[in-house]
Amino acid sequence: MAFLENSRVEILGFAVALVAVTTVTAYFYLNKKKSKGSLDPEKFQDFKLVKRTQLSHNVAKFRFALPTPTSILGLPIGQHMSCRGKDSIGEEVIKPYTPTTLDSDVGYFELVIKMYPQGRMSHHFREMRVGDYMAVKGPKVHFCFLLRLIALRSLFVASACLLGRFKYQPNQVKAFGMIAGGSGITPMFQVARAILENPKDNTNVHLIYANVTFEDILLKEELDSLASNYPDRFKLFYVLNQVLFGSSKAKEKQNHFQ
Ligand SMILES: Cc1cc2nc3c(=O)[nH]c(=O)nc-3n(C[C@H](O)[C@H](O)[C@H](O)COP(=O)(O)OP(=O)(O)OC[C@H]3O[C@@H](n4cnc5c(N)ncnc54)[C@H](O)[C@@H]3O)c2cc1C
Repeated sequence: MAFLENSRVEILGFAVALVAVTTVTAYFYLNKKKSKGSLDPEKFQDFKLVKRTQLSHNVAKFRFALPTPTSILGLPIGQHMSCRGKDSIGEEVIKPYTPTTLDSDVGYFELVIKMYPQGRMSHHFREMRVGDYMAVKGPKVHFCFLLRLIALRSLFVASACLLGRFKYQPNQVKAFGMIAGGSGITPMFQVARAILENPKDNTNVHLIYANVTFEDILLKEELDSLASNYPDRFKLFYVLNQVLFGSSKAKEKQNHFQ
């Protein structure tokens, strides 16, 4: 009896280990096969900064060139990548970022970055000048999530997540409700753009975007232009903590906002 119990435990252990190995191997295989783009999920690659546009006192848009003018980034929609830089004391720092561009934007990708005064990676971005290179890899692997799913022996769900936590499929649902705060807008913006700019997708998008002040709103022009280009499919609501504005320029914008 004890022998049978032991054998059962061993077989179960072996099965769980097999599922784990198969899933992780499949992840890398599928990821490699899928990524015909310019990113490598395992190896950092350098991309040249070709344009830097200051959007506000602490926000800038960074445009990086891809290897050729016809290259695509190849990052699945809604996923993010790891950027590597140096903080103010020269130590390596790696942080996740979601580009605001899609694979329909060929030859380059863009990041909209909010730079915090004491932020480590913020320092790197603040110091970056046109012509500098940034090390990037991706898509970022969600190992903990994957392993947690494997631990739950939910192979089906784990497989669905092999390519990331979120996978965009046109017409999967009638409408998406999105809530974003601050720089958390970047993945939402990317997904909203992909949905709205796809003529075969009828999905509606409702986005609530919260910020502290008016001046903190990222990608406002781009969001407003999506709202005016797709009035029937895209509903956009801004929410602010403080309705007081510092500069006269901001006051001007506030009047427009009201
Ligand atoms: C999936 C994902 C996608 C993302 N995409 C984007 C994006 O597209 N754009 C974007 O801007 N961000 C994005 N982020 C956030 C980004 O990853 C970083 O968290 C952000 O850039 C801050 O990193 P940091 O190293 O500059 O700040 P950190 O060093 O982590 O500091 C964070 C905060 O702590 C404060 N702080 C740090 N050190 C000190 C100190 N010594 N004393 C007091 N305060 C301190 C900083 O001022 C800042 O407010 C994303 C995050 C995730 C998870």
